[in-house]
Amino acid sequence: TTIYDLTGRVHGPEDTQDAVFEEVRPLLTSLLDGYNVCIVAYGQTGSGKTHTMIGSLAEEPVNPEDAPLQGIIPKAAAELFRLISEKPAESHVVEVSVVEVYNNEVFDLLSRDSEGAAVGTKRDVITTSTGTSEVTSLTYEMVQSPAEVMQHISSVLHLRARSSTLIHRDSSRSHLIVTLTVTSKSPSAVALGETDRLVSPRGSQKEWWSPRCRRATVSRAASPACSPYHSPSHSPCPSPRPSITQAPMRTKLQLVDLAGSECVGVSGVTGPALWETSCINRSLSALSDVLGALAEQRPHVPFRNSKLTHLLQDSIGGDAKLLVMLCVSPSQRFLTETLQTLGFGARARQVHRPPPRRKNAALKLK
Ligand SMILES: Nc1ncnc2c1ncn2[C@@H]1O[C@H](COP(=O)(O)OP(=O)(O)OP(=O)(O)O)[C@@H](O)[C@H]1O
Repeated sequence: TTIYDLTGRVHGPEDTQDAVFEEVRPLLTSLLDGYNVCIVAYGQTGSGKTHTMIGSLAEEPVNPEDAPLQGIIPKAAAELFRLISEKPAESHVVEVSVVEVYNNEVFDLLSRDSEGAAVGTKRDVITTSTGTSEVTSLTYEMVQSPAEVMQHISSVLHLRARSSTLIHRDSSRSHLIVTLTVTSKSPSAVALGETDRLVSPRGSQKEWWSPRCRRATVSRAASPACSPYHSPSHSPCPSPRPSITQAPMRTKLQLVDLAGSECVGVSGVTGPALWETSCINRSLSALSDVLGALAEQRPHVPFRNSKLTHLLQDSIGGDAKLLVMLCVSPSQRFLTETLQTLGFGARARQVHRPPPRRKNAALKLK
């Protein structure tokens, strides 16, 4: 595998997973600084996207000695928790969600049936009133270590659609999107021991993971009139001394392992696999069309032409920091596919995106 990223750096087959991860490491700092980040692996089938994003030990427990074989997702999770460990205790909450886009349908891979078994459940992608895209009723699991992140991912990877083609014996037939959502309290809120319920962009309320915080939240919820969300004029409670704190800030890291682009004649697929391939190719063309429209600054960008582009709308068309990894084969046999992949990268590079915008935690009078 040779990897080109959009900064123009190239990694050859001899480069280690650690060397590739060095491209990504600064983005984890950006994530905690308040930026949304999206990392996408694109390339023909069998070119090394899953190897790059997940690594060779995707379905094994994570041990430190496996680190050289790990891909971007386990390394990013480890780096994220390392950075968080340098912050004040209890200042950050991390949640993971895992989504698969298969045959232009979105599946929530972390959803469980009544017996607790992982089942991929079909979900919708919607555009919210604020114009952002969102998967409805998506399962988010709170995680407290990189090992927990990988346990969640590993436990559902078997659900991901795979089949054998002439090019790749174990080819992924779906796009996989792992999202790590980080919610952080301002230092002043941590110092005050603030225990506000987190209002997620999905509109549902969440609590801090810490048992101490959760107990405090529950006890406050038991006397709702004291809630800061109630107008003080209606509160029968003695008002606490007002102070200014910052609302929690939410940023997300999207890690995307796309299904491989492929020529039907070369991969030799037939029957139902032909439909899968056609869905993969159509969604990748839709992605390319979106990049084309953004590059030409057209007034209409066809995000809704496929579930994949609708789902990635905020990261591709918005203000996230976006890193595209292009995986290509070093073999001459795949020259046409390699040129196609580089063409995709060139298109992505032409996109005029607004400068990544830092999310500022809103000031709130308490
Ligand atoms: N840089 C690399 N070093 C060692 N092995 C690699 C490398 N890149 C890919 N491979 C191996 O090549 C095979 C195909 O890689 P991988 O599954 O990552 O391809 P892919 O692009 O995800 O394919 P598909 O789109 O069909 O799912 C795997 O066995 C993988 O371990």
